[in-house]
Amino acid sequence: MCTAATYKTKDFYFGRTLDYEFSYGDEVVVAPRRFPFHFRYMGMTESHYAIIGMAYVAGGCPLFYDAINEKGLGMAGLNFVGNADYKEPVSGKDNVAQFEFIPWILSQCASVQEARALIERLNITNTPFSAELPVAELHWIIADRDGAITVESMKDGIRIYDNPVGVMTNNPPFEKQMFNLNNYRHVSSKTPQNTFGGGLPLDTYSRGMGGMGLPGDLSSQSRFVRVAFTKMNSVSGESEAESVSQFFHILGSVDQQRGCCDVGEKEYEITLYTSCCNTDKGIYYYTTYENHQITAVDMHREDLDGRELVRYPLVLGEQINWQN
Ligand SMILES: C[C@H](CCC(=O)NCCS(=O)(=O)O)[C@H]1CC[C@H]2[C@@H]3[C@H](O)C[C@@H]4C[C@H](O)CC[C@]4(C)[C@H]3C[C@H](O)[C@]12C
Repeated sequence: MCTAATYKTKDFYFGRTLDYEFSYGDEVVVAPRRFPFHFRYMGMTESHYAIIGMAYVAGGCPLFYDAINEKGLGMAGLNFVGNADYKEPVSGKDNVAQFEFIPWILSQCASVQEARALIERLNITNTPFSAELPVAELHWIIADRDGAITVESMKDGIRIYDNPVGVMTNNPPFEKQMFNLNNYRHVSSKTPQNTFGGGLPLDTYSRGMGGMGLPGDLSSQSRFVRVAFTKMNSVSGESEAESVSQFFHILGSVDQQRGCCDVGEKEYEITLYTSCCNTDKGIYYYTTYENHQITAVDMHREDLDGRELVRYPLVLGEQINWQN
């Protein structure tokens, strides 16, 4: 499972957890403005917005999982297994393969509004990247500091939803996730009133009782509720350190520990990495399952007018700061 979230203080932050039982060989990758994107049906883009994100690089091609561009737009793909449906290429539409969708949007859109306009003309195709890397069944969140949308390509076509909570997980489809939040109207960060009835003198014997009823399990519907509640009630200072710290705490509410989600054959889904991008400053922060120290890559420290990908393999293994 995976979870994505947005957060605004002075700057705008966008990130996700990537939960799975194995890593493809993830790297933080910067695609500078003149890195050529060769789209299967849409030709080649020679000059575009610079992008930084998490990707698996196959044959020199960055296959992004989540990324932001230099204009402050962010986008992430999360599993949508059994519901995602991609099509054959058709004439009269912009045919973009599923694995190209992130660079297609981030290379040319500066805002959610511009992305929405492009998606109106879009047909996401079922073209695999290669025989070894078949099509991934995903849906996407696209966000800037003014709002977010969710994009789902299903049997009946592409759906674009306003995403007023700025979070996303996996199944069921977004409409159902949003409807399900109605069931949690009563949860609160405040101490609850005693409305039980009958004049029973019920006690608030613990702090945090306003949140009772929030689901604690790792299913995608439960994580959606939990991360939405955490994000909507989040309070932090506005500095970079305070904002980034708070962002990791928001996604910490849906962290997956090894052992709790058994996917069979002694394999467990875990939070392989958590990312937090400052979309205003072009910085990609991340932690990994084995490394809780925050690592950062700043796209503006690279030559953004270059033609070559810049690749940073993830820093793995705990970095313990000994005090004696
Ligand atoms: C496995 C990842 C999603 C994690 C997730 O959502 N887990 C939830 C599990 S569950 O179902 O809800 O149980 C997805 C997110 C982005 C995906 C990758 C990107 O789409 C880029 C390429 C696309 C290629 O078609 C396949 C390899 C790949 C490199 C993908 C591998 C894999 O499907 C990734 C890494």
